[in-house]
Amino acid sequence: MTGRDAGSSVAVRPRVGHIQFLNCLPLYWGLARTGNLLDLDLTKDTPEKLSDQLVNGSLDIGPITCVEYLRHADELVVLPDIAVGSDGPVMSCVIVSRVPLGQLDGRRVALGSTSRTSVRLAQLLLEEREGVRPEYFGCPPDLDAMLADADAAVLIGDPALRASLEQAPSQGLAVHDLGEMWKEWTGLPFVFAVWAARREFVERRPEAVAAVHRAFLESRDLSLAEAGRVAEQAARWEAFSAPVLERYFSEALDFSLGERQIAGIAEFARRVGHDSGFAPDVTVSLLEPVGAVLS
Ligand SMILES: C=C(O[C@@H]1C=C(C(=O)O)C=C[C@H]1O)C(=O)O
Repeated sequence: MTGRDAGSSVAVRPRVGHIQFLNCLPLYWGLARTGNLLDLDLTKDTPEKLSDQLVNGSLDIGPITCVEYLRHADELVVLPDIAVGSDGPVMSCVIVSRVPLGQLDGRRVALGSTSRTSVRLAQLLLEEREGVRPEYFGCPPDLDAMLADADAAVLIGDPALRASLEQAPSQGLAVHDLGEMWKEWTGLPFVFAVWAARREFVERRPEAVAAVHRAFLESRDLSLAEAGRVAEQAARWEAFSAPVLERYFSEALDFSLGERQIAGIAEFARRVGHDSGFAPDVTVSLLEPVGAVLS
């Protein structure tokens, strides 16, 4: 996957982002197995930081939270067949609530600061599906701190898994899964994050983009074929059991991006675009195979 920038004789690795939550472990694990990890200049961080870095050009390729992708769709090209989403319960994008959701009208709801998409989805579902208008405020993603000041909290990633699997059951709190609520409401999968490359990088280094894309697809396929092993190894260092992690990786999360997932993105854009900084009919532009004739 070598590539040389114009005027330089030194190959420059593509600068690629990686979400440091367990949800993306299956995309990373296989990179180590195939050796492709060595060909990437990898930055691990939380999704909102990686999204900013891709938008401001300090990364070339990486995961970007769906809302930020839609805001910057003109500058980005989406890699096909890879995403972080769910076609039903996702387990790690949730509203944790002390009271039934229908009673949140005028009550305080804390929105976890690492999320851009789930927090917007939660607001949409609360307002349009549950018919309530809570008062929202942003907050670091710590359930106890959030609920010290609110009746419900929106969390993503590992803190959401901990909240759903441990804290909520032990504190008698209800957990509402955002992937499940969206699926029940619309019949569609939900895409929380896509992988995108900066358009100018695609123009300058098309082979490098294709190689990174292939590396992630291979990694994902290998990890999902061996999901039991990935889960067992991860469980040694995590608070979650191997069977729970295996279910999370292979049943809850949907790492694909096909027609139904793109229809899910379009439906979300249609419902929230008007007040979220993008056109409700924004289209997802997918990476063309290298060598494809562009008309
Ligand atoms: C499934 C998840 O999807 C994520 C949710 C995001 C968001 O709400 O902005 C961003 C990236 C993904 O990590 C998760 O975090 O658990």
